[in-house]
Amino acid sequence: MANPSLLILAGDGIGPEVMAEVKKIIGWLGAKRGVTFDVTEDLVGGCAYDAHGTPLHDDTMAKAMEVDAVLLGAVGGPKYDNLDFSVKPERGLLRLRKEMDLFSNLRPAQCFDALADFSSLKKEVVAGLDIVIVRELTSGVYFGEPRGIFPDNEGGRFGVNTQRYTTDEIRRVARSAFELAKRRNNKVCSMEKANVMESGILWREEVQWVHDNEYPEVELTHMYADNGAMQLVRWPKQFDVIVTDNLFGDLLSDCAAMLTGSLGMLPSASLGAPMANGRPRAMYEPVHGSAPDIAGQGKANPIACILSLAMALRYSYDMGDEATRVEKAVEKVLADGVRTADLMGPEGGSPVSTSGMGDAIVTALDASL
Ligand SMILES: NC(=O)c1ccc[n+]([C@@H]2O[C@H](COP(=O)([O-])OP(=O)(O)OC[C@H]3O[C@@H](n4cnc5c(N)ncnc54)[C@H](O)[C@@H]3O)[C@@H](O)[C@H]2O)c1
Ligand SMILES: CC(C)[C@H](C(=O)O)[C@@H](O)C(=O)O
Ligand SMILES: [Mg+2]
Repeated sequence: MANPSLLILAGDGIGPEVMAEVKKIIGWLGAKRGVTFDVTEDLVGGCAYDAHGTPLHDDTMAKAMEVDAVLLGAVGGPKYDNLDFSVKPERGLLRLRKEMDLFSNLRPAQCFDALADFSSLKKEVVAGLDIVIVRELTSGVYFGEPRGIFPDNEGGRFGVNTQRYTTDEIRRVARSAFELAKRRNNKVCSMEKANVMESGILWREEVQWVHDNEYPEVELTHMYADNGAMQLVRWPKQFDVIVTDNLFGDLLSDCAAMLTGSLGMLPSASLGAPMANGRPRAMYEPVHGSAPDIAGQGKANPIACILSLAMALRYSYDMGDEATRVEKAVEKVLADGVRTADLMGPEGGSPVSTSGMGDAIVTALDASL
């Protein structure tokens, strides 16, 4: 049988740095577990623009549609800030999400015991935290028309983005949230702003419809997203699965990142409809960006990207045991006190480099055999 396929798009800034550590884990899986992937690599974001004048070449898009899964590092950076909007690095990422139709973005926020002291919140608020934000990823204000910057009649300009959701778009992401909740603690909290947005009213009605007609056994609550942001910081353990739209999901997941200690800890899985192999079309990526402030310095935490690979093992390759093995190895190195700089408190200490963290995780994997 052919090996499972994986397209790696390391991208910009710290993307290639954290991806180098993921490759060590992939190498380890091949050497020590006999799990071999057909890995191809390509460009996305600013580096693709530098090479081809576009943040995502059509050939790369075609490859992404063919593989079992895509693993992406990060895109963007100050070098590209003044590019025309249509060729900005982020457009490459958004094109992948849209054309692969990856409507359900799972962003788990889990606080490892060893980091509970390190969160900016009190230990009892975050210890044992295990929640998932399900972010709608292919619609809403990120993609709605009309959009643009236009001249007004007074010699000024106005900018427009449109929040637009259809019944089907809301129902399908709601279903993915209910399905996930059934495998967890059976609770979904849906967040929108139905108090001020018509799209929020539709969101609330359709999520409720999916609940009442298809998942009455799952507990469903609704919350305005601004309150949701506050509740995430006040008492995050009240949540199990949160389902929300594209923009609120972006903000709430960065907020949830700090519950775990660092943005460098949060992985994600973006899932679409099942492919011919029965697995969902999928792309995995850390929640963080290209971190220009630390790029090139060996300071980046590779754990978010490594845990994204673990999510790929679980959701795209049916290798839940190997996924757990990787997650346990991460847990072990953190328990052993191995820390990248982002996981150090103000009092400092001696952080390991990006590759030091990757090596420590490989050593922990060896110890797991
Ligand atoms: N998925 C993506 O590719 C993605 C996601 C978010 C932002 N971006 C892009 O990245 C660029 C920078 O954006 P930003 O600065 O707002 O967000 P960012 O996530 O890149 O960085 C925010 C802060 O978190 C820190 N940080 C992020 N990841 C880290 C890691 N793995 N280890 C240690 N520290 C880490 C950074 O040093 C920075 O201080 C922009 O061009 C933005 O559009 C890309
Ligand atoms: C880089 C950007 C397009 C992206 C988003 O806004 O979705 C990022 O912030 C994320 O969280 O994945
Ligand atoms: Mg974001």
